[in-house]
Amino acid sequence: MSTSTDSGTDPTADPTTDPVEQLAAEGTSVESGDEIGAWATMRQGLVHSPELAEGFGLTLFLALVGTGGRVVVPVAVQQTLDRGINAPGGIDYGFVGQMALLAGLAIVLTGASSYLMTARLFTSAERGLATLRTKAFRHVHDLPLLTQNTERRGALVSRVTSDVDQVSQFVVFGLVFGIISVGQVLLATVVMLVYSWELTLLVWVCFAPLFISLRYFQRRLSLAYGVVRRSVGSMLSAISEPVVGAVTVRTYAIEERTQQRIDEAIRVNQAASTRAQGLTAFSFSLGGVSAGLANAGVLILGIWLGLDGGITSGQVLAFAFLVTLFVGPVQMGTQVLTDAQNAIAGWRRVIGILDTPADLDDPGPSGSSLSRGAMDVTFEDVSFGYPGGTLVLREVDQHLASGSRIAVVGETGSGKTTFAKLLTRLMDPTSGRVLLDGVDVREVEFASLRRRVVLVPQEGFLFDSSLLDNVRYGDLDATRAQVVAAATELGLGDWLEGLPHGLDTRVGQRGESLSAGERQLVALLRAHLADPDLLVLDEATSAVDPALEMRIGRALERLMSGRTSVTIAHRLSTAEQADEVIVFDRGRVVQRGHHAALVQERLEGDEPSVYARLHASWVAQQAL
Ligand SMILES: Nc1ncnc2c1ncn2[C@@H]1O[C@H](COP(=O)(O)OP(=O)(O)OP(=O)(O)O)[C@@H](O)[C@H]1O
Repeated sequence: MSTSTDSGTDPTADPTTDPVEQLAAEGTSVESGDEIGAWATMRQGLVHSPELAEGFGLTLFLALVGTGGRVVVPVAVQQTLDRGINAPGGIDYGFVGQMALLAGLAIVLTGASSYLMTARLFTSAERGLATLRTKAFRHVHDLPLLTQNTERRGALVSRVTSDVDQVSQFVVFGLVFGIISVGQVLLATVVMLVYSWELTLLVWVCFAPLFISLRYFQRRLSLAYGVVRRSVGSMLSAISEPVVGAVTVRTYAIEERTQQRIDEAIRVNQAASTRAQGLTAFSFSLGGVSAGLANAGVLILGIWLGLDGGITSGQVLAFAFLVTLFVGPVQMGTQVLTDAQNAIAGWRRVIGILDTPADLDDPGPSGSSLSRGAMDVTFEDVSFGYPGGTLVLREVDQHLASGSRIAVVGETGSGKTTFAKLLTRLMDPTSGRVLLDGVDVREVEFASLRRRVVLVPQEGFLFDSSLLDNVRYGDLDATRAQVVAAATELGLGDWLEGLPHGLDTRVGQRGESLSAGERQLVALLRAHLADPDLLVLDEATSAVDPALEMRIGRALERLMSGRTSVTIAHRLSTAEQADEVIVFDRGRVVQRGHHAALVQERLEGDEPSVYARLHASWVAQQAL
């Protein structure tokens, strides 16, 4: 696991520490990839996006042709000068013409191959990165549910979007430039050596400090851009959270506080970027100084060598061209290095997502399939603790008979939702087993499990689409007529007809165009269409008008018939109607039985039982 990143911590929390430093040292539940070296990152990146390497041989060949073409021009200039214009018998127009043609051809060839190479790199980069993005996005869905709860959404989104964009920019522009630059520098050096080893040595000496310090810059830039990428994640988190929670922000008038957090996240990002770019600027300036020295040195030493006749004027002129070919890429190389570090930092974060193991293994088609019919459930000595925390469920040993209606009650935080999540295999127990019809739930194929077991959460998520589409998530193959029939079976036919556009009513983002009670009806309808054998309901506590509440009650009644149902009961009237009630207290099952018996149970010293207390406070609340 990693040591840094976009975790759920507020980077602005401790004013005494530098937020940028803080960001560099934060912990997360998703792999940061920080421990992977630059080359290993690129190798892994290629494994995840094989398209990037497809046809690379031809692309490299085109790059070499393009680079070779550039060196032809200075050589043609030197030849024109020394053997054409300064020819012993006067100007040799034929030779000058040939050289001009050669230079022209070289320019056209260079242009054509550069174009083809860039087009090929563009295509393969975009294909490869689309694959990477798709893989990363798919994997986000497989991440541990617990992780998804704690990892800030904005930061996760930034890994799949802006981090991949950074990689894309580098692969398309940086890599092209990098390939051309390396080839150009090597070839320029070879040709320079042919002309004059003294001048070549001078150029290399001028650039030596830059070359030597490149490794140092590369390391510093790598760290600096790692922090930049994480600050982008934090910034997106800070911005997206209040957008999602806009109503809370407005209701509590905390715009000012929210804005401060966003401003702070932007400031941290700005500070991190400025720090990183300061390094780039420094290395860039060093490149400029080296280039200036090399240019001046070549001219002075070239002319001095020329006085002795050791070098011709054509060669000095060609050398000046060649130094330009040498200087440009080396100076820009620092920019490429910067892009590379930024991209590698982004690449690591995307790979970090892919390297975070999925929490639940789907046994796939080789796993067991659950047969139809009301389901029998057994919890065998089940304990569960969230990562880094203590056990929140302890030694739960329960059998739920098929077809029974079970209500689960307990105080807030007693473990009811955790029990429901284990029952539906949204998480696996820390110890013990959950059996459905006698089969360990870990051995059941996901497809079969999700068909047979349905959880209706308190606030079902609705997608910004029509009501029909949302209901169909229960059964994607259901026809319109089947949806209408399901609604009628649940007694919701007239409610549907009363909606402005019936099943075609748009529900808005997260279903915000519907009332809370209506959203619950959609969730129930969705569950009914799914037709599960085990129905797990987290009963909503939101107050709805009495007519709607009765409607929901009737729909629930029909929904539960003929199947095993487990309801996390917040209204104890639900517990009164259940076949059996299971009472949780601080992670343990402390009572079980029918409502009437449980209310009567007394503890030692004639204290009321947990259920009796819960019931008494509920009755008192109803009387208010
Ligand atoms: N994602 C999580 N990470 C860490 N701890 C958690 C997480 N979810 C729940 N817990 C802890 O586990 C315990 C049991 O929580 P659970 O949600 O199961 O209680 P509950 O009985 O359903 O409560 P409520 O009635 O308020 O929904 C609580 O102490 C809670 O703080």
